[in-house]
Amino acid sequence: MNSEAPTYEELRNAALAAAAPRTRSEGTAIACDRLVRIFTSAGVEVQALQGLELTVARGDLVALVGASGSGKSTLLNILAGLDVPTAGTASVGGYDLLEMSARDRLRYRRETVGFVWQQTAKNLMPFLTVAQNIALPMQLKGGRRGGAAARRAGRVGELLEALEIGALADRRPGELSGGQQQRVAIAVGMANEPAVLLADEPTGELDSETGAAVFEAFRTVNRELGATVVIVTHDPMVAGEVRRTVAIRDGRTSSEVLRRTVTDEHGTESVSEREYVMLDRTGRVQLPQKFLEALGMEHRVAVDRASDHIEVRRDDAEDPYEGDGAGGGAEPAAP
Ligand SMILES: Nc1ncnc2c1ncn2[C@@H]1O[C@H](COP(=O)(O)OP(=O)(O)OP(=O)(O)O)[C@@H](O)[C@H]1O
Repeated sequence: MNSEAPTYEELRNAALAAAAPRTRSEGTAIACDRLVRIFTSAGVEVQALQGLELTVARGDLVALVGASGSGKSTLLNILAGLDVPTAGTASVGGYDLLEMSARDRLRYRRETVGFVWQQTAKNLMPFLTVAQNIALPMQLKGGRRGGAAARRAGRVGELLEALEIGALADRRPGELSGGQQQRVAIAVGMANEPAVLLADEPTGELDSETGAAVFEAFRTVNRELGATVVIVTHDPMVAGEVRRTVAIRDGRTSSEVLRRTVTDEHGTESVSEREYVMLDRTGRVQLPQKFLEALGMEHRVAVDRASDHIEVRRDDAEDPYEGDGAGGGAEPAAP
């Protein structure tokens, strides 16, 4: 028997650690752990989410990107409380999305999340003015105690100002441009001060200049009103401007780009970005498709552990350590 093989006790402890829910800190707005959503239609099963893991810190502004069919809308619908996952865990603003009662779900959708959809018509009531549209979620939430009407009016005024749509307060949606409608939709989504604002392709129907102005409005609610914002987008402008872009592939989070502003010794600011791939608790990573294609990697790859990194190379690539008595610095992987 191989003396380096893990003992039963070690395997058991590793399995228990992997099965334990991840600890969620106070600063976490969204935590999804091994999220699965299976759709069945006409007897055929589609695994839209296949063990997705995602943590979003409070106050973050995150873009979700991915090919068509990768599971973005499925995830957003779950986070919006419109759909329920098949397995896994998901919590937003302290609500457990799998265990909510119908009553909690209603309250969650009214108070904890706001949404902005791509279709501008889906966001606004056509027969109400802009100010009335913004007040509506607050009226639905209720609150008849003294001063509720004044508080609502105050919040409407605050949002009209923050989103620079005060001049549109008495217009109806049909009298607004697409970009103006989306800015109003952001105000409606923010009316009840949700912990998280979710948006599905909010700039998808807009030209690039208008889309940039709408994206700026998301930045405003993130920065000035403190909302955590998650935007599903195909728009490279949006994906390239946020601090964190998360890519979904085949129903899992596969990679992330993190950007930060760095200042050099002359005081000049520039944005540095770095790509990361997700490592799940079973040790799986999804290597970027472009890397795999560039290096002709498929089916199986050779893996070596160096002292401070792991090397992945094509299965048929020449072994760099062959004939090197010193082992080239690589050490056998620990069990
Ligand atoms: N209600 C449903 N019934 C059956 N299959 C579904 C349903 N909703 C989504 N799917 C399937 O789940 C997978 C993920 O779909 P989803 O809409 O989440 O992808 P997406 O990344 O949002 O795509 P797009 O960018 O085109 O909107 C797809 O294969 C889709 O066909």
